[in-house]
Amino acid sequence: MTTPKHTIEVEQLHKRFGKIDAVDGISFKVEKGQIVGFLGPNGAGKSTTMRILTGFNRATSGVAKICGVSVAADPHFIKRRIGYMPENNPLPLDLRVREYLKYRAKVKEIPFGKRRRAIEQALESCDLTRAQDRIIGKLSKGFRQRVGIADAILANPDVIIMDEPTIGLDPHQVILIRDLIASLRGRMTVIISSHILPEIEMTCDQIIIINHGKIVGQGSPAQLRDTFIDHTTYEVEIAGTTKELETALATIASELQVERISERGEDGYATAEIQIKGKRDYGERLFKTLAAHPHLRTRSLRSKMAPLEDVFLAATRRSWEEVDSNLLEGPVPPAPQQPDQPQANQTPATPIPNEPAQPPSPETPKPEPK
Ligand SMILES: Nc1ncnc2c1ncn2[C@@H]1O[C@H](COP(=O)(O)OP(=O)(O)OP(=O)(O)O)[C@@H](O)[C@H]1O
Repeated sequence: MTTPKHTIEVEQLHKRFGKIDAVDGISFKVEKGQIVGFLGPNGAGKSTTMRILTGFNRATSGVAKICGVSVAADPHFIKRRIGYMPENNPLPLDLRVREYLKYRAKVKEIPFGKRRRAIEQALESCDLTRAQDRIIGKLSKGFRQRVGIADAILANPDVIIMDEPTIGLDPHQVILIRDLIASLRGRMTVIISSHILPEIEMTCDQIIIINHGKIVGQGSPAQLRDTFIDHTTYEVEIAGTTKELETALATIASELQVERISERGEDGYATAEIQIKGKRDYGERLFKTLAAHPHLRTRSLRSKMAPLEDVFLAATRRSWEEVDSNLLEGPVPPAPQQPDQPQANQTPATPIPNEPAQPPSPETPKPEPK
């Protein structure tokens, strides 16, 4: 079967829990090989959407397709095409890495003759070969995340879905996981849900922002900035008084404002942020004016991109009441860890597609002979 251009197609997806529209008519498409960031405040509907994509929850209405096939219509097919790493990545702590992947290869129905090769490749891709005989419970969190990713890519799926893959990791581990995810670009379509915005920006080709179950922004980081950021910012390192700086700016355009300015250092320089509404570029004029000024000394000038955080906040603006109630009450707990409906062709060992397995004890594999 050939893979269509869009490996993920979501059309008017809706999921209702009682009175809550957790997902409220979202539509999007993702091209093969792209890495997509899925962003939204707590309770926005990210996990619910991911669960529907993996076949774990059924949509109330609408269609989700993976590789052109409806998730609801053919969950068994979907199970083979998706690798899922859920939030907190639950793993059997008493197993060794290789034992676990062997067990998972069986659950994923990788043909017996291909399992060894698939495990070797997953171990290699996730730089786990040297840790293959280690007990998972004794690994660092970063290594455990790598085991989760190795599991997700084991069956060479078309789509990988990861919920908060770098949460709780130290900066070194974050870089390793980021590089690992980036290495999947072009090979697999990856959806990452995360609250770590710089992370998403560095890794993703496309970002989808949802709020209250609806898509409120979608595109590349540059496209999102273009849509949600209505001002241009420059950062200048300057020695001289704020008054002189303001007077110089007024000769260029009256709306150019000193948005903030740091304390002056011992060398007399301060860092000032200069802002103007709109997208017109004043960089060259600023540079010429400040460089020519008799009482101001300028040692650097650069245009400053708005952080993704500003885009996120603009797209998902919520009232204090909403934020407060989330803090006080917390979101409604997620669905119990079982599918909405039993799905066809599923054995008790495979309750959801590529689910994070806690292997039931009778199936717990024996250590591999060395
Ligand atoms: N099983 C459930 N029963 C009732 N309500 C649910 C259930 N699962 C999710 N919800 C509600 O649906 C909404 C969306 O939840 P969801 O977990 O998808 O959000 P999220 O964007 O993943 O949030 P977070 O970032 O906090 O994980 C929330 O209001 C949540 O309380």
